[in-house]
Amino acid sequence: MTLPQTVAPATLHDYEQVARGRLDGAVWDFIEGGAESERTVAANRRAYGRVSLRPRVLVDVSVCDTGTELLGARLRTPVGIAPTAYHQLVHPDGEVGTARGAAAAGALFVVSIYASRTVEDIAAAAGGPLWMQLYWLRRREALAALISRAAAAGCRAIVLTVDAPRLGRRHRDARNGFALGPGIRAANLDPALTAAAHVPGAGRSALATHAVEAVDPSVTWADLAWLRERSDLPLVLKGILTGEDAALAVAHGADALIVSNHGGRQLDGAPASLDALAEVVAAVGGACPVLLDGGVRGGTDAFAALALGARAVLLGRPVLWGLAAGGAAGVAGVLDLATEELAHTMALTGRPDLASVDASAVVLRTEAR
Ligand SMILES: Cc1cc2nc3c(=O)[nH]c(=O)nc-3n(C[C@H](O)[C@H](O)[C@H](O)COP(=O)(O)O)c2cc1C
Ligand SMILES: CC(C)CC(=O)C(=O)O
Repeated sequence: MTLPQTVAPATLHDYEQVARGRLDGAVWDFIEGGAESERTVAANRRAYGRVSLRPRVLVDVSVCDTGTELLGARLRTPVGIAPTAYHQLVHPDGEVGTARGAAAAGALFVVSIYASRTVEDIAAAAGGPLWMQLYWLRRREALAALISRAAAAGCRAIVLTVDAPRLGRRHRDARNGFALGPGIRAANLDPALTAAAHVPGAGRSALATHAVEAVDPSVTWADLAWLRERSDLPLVLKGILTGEDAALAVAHGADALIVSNHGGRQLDGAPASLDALAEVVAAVGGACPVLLDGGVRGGTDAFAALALGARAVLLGRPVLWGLAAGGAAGVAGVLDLATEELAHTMALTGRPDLASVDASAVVLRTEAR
C-alpha cells in the first residue's frame, strides 16, 4: 500500500493527520492518549521547545553521516521504533509491515510482547536488528517460552519494561470502554493469557483489566537474575527516569537503558523524558548505551536527545501514524523523514557525524515554574 497521491507528508505530524482520518475514534484515543491529565504527554513535547541549538560554521558538512552502532549492530540511523502493542489495530499487515518499513530505513525495531503478528513472521520480514520487549508476566513459564522463541527467531536483545507494574489510568480508554476486537490478538502469547483484553465493560479499559491479571507487580531488581539465567541476549531496561535507578541498573548488569515515561501513558506527573536524560546519562557514566523515547517528533528533537547523551531515540506514536497512513511504506516514510531532518540539523549546526553531536551543540533551558 502506498500513501494517497494527494498527501506529500512534510512532517511527522502530516502522517498524524492522515492516520487520524483513517482510524476508529476509540483506537485513535488508545494511541494518542496518556495517563490521567496527560500532563506528562504534554511535558514530553514541551521539553523540545526549550532546546536551543548552538551552530558551528565553516565545517565541511558535504556528507552528514547518521550511522551508528548499538549493542554490536550497525544502524543507518539512530532513529528506531519503540515497542507498541497490537499494530493490526491500525493496519492489517501489523508488525510485519512495520518490520518491512524498519528494514527499508535501516532502523532498529523493538517488538512489543503484545505484537499482533508472530515473532517468526516479523523476523522473516525484518532486515535489521529486532529487540523483543517483555512485561514481567505472572506466568513465568510463558515469559521463559517467549524469550526462547524470540532468541530462536533472531532477536538480538531483550527489553524489559519496568515502568508498568500496573497500567496507567487512561481516562480516554475507560470512557470508551476500550477492548480488542475479535480479529486482533497477542500473537505470541497463549490466548488464555490475554482473554480479558477482549471483554468490553462500561467505564473501564479491558487492557487495564487484562494487565492487572497478567503482569506481576511484585518483581524487583533481584528477579533480573532469573531473566539472565534464561537468556544470553543483552538485557535492556525501558522506563528509567532517575539517576538512582540508572545506577542500580548498571550495578545489575543492564546492557542498555531506555529513558522513557512510556509516552506519558503510565505515571502522570513523571518528568519529560528529555529532562530526565542528563541525570541518567551522568549516573550511567558511559557504562552502557542510553536510549530515549517520548515526544520525539522529528530530526531536530532526535538531535537534541543525541546531543544530551542518548545513543539512539525511539518513536512510538509516529510509527503507528506511518503504518496507518501507508503500511510499510508509511513506516519507512516516517523513519526516513526523521533521519533526513536529523542530517539537515547536523549540517546546519556543523556536526557531520554523530560523534560531533555532543553537549556543546545544545542548551536545554529548565521550565519556568
Ligand atoms: C499505542 C501504544 C502502545 C504501547 N505499547 C507498549 C508496549 O506494548 N510495551 C512498551 O514497553 N511500551 C509501549 N508503549 C510505549 C512506547 O514504547 C513508548 O515508550 C512511547 O510511545 C514513546 O513516546 P511517543 O509515543 O511520544 O514517541 C506504547 C505506546 C503507545 C502509544
Ligand atoms: C497493551 C498495553 C498494556 C500496551 C502498553 O504498554 C500501552 O498501551 O502503553
